[in-house]
Amino acid sequence: MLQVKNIAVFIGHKKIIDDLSFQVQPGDIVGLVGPNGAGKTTIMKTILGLTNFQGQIIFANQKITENNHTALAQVGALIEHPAIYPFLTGLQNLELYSHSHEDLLQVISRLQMEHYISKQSKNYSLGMKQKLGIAIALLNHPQLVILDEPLNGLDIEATIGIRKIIQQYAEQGTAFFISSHVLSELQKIMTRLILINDGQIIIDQALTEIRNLNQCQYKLLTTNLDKTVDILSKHHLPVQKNENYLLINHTDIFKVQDLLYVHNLRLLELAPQETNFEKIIVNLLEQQRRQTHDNYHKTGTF
Ligand SMILES: Nc1ncnc2c1ncn2[C@@H]1O[C@H](COP(=O)(O)OP(=O)(O)OP(=O)(O)O)[C@@H](O)[C@H]1O
Repeated sequence: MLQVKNIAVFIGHKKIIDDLSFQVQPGDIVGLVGPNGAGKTTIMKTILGLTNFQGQIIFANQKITENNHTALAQVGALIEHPAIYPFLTGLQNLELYSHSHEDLLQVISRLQMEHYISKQSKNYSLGMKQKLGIAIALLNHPQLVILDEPLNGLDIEATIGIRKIIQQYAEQGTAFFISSHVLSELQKIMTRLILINDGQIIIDQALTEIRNLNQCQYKLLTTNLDKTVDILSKHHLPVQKNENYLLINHTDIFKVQDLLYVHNLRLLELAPQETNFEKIIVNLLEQQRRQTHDNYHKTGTF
């Protein structure tokens, strides 16, 4: 659906994006993650034909260039601040972009904006404006929706609502390309993670793959944690005691169950430990910085 091939973006003489390639397929929810200044907004703007770039971007079999945006009729976007006319009502703002009244009403209802949609948008709170921006991006059943920090200013209920809507649209084939620093939220919906730093991709991987690779620990709960720790330690099985549960290696789960049985201890819970994305991302970034540092010392250039 979207193919980004070897793109490079310069601002002045500074290379902001460096030889970046990736693809987005229908129904994908791609999370674009990276430190401040990594180049996330620049990538999104580039896909939307808003920056000059080298390389190739193809969407729905059509090339996107700075001067050819035809294919972008099928793309909804919220980048930086929502493009809202403050003296128009929310509804009037939506009508400027909408091709179908029925679809417009559906988007308003899905985002639960009915009670303020007829008020002038200059009186909207940050979260209300953000929701209006997301509503604009979702109008007209786009094939691809690009959202830059969509959760800015949203309360818990709105965040849950947006999550559900994104999943519903994705199930119907809409692809999402979302940047967010709220990793805990992003990890609940994204199907793929693209991690970037200094304008380069560090990883581009399906979430299931990341989970499988990093799911090396299991959470264990028994009727007597202290006794369990004693027994496992005596049998040289690594165990980590947290406040009210234990962590064991996934390779030991059968041995542990056997030992619990032999020592008459009851198993209350044994489940894979939720992947800690924050830790994974921090580790990957540190690894990349170390490599860059080592290369600098070997070659004298970054
Ligand atoms: N108009 C501009 N002029 C000069 N440099 C710019 C401009 N826009 C972006 N940059 C630079 O490009 C780099 C990438 O910026 P970008 O906004 O894409 O990062 P980001 O990953 O979206 O960051 P954040 O998480 O802080 O929003 C940064 O080093 C920034 O300083």
